[in-house]
Amino acid sequence: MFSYKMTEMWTTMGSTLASFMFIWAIIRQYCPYQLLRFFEKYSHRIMDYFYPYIRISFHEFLGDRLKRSDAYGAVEAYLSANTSKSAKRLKAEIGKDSTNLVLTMDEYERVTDDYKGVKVYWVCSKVMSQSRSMPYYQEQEKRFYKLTFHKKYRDTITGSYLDHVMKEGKEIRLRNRQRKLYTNSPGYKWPSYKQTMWSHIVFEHPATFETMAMEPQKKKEIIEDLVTFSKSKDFYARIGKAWKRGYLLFGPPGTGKSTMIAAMANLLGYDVYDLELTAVKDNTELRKLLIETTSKSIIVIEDIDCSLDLTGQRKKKGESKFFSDDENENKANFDAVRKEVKEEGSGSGSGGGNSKVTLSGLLNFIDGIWSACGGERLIVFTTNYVEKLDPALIRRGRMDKHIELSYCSFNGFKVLANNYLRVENHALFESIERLIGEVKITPADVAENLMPKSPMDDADKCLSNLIEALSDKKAEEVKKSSGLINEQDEEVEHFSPIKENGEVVGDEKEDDQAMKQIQR
Ligand SMILES: Nc1ncnc2c1ncn2[C@@H]1O[C@H](COP(=O)(O)OP(=O)(O)OP(=O)(O)O)[C@@H](O)[C@H]1O
Ligand SMILES: [Mg+2]
Repeated sequence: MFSYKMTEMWTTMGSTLASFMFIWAIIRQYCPYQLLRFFEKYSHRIMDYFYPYIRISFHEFLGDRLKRSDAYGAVEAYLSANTSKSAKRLKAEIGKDSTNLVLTMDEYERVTDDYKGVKVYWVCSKVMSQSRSMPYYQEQEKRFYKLTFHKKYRDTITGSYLDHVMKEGKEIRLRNRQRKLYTNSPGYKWPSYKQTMWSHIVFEHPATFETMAMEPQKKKEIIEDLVTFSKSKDFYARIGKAWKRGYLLFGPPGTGKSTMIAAMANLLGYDVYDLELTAVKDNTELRKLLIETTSKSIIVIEDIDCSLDLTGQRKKKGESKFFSDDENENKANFDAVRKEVKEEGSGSGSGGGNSKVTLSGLLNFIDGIWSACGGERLIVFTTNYVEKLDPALIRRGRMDKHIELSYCSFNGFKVLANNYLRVENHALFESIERLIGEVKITPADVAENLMPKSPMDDADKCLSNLIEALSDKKAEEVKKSSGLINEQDEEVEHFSPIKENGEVVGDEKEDDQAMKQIQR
């Protein structure tokens, strides 16, 4: 009896729906557009009147889709933790420290959640839509989560459930967050639907401040500065300043600038955005990249002096291999000749590929109105030639803290000896202390000498290697200072450009021509 009634009910419902669809198809076929809009509008209203459920959507990208929605991210994290047991189709991704798997709902999956006795429904969905910003037809994925609940629970859901989801979701996100190293390098071809200009890998650099070779006092000061910054959200809000801080790291090659960036990221738990300026087309693209960065991140521009012709006296990184002392006169002559050669050859003095990023664009990137979006961000520049940078670029307020990384001190050596050899004291330390005070040696060189070269190499052997290297350096420096070696001759002797079929190629060509002019 019961099953008969059910069958009758389903049949009636089915035929009603079929009739409705048929009438609707006729209306769509023959009605003028205005009448159709009218029907659509009112049919929605009638449906809404009888439909007792409320729906809220959380879209991944809002408005003009410049930035991923925080609400979407929080919902995703909340659902992955709370509903992954009930969902039947899940996506798995490696979580923090590459140890655990994080499960999230797969597309079109539906799950329920209970909150204070109220049942709500979540659906993960996506639609394809045509991008408005693209010059030609291109489809983009629009992903969203949809929350559905009965209208009688409106107050409970909008009043406290959503707050609960956001709060818990953000906490879970922070807990599970696997830090990332982003790059805007053009080597990767973006799929047409890809929303972001950054690509990333997991950030796994092991550097920490403990393993950094530098004066303990200076190290302590930098750590305190960073930690204070990360806890100063309210302070920055009170003084009306965007929550960001600029660091300029300068010093000779191999003194630990890049290592310090990794140590900073590990100390604060931030992501790293490695910005390759020469790959940025123009100022607009630079702004877009900035907007796409998240908070709790470090935006890095390495070798800022080589990135673009921002200084008027642009220098290429490769040049440092010709000169041990960047202040010597020969180098200035070489720079001048090289610049002339380049200008003659290309008809333009600017490098940086096809990038049209200007100094003003970069200044705006650092502290323009757009730089405030996101908050809690460090901007770090590194350079080997601080004196070549435009003062506007590195003035306080833009680059708030200038940190010089220099040659290895005895304290720095002790850190490295402990890192590499696990020795805190040794009979050879005294000689090393004396020699290290007399010669300029970078932490990178010290580290290389302390590295065991065979399984048989113990601390004695490695420390003796270092003493030998320091003594050689000292002898070289003595020779130089007594005029026995002419540095210019040395540069010319050491210069051996890359050749293909006997022809010098690439940037080396300019160097080669400059060297030949000097030789003449
Ligand atoms: N201060 C330091 N403490 C510990 N290790 C260091 C330090 N400086 C350099 N090193 C070691 O030397 C290597 C090179 O250092 P790093 O790449 O950080 O130098 P850099 O200053 O960024 O050089 P460049 O100007 O050429 O980019 C690192 O892998 C690290 O092992
Ligand atoms: Mg570096």
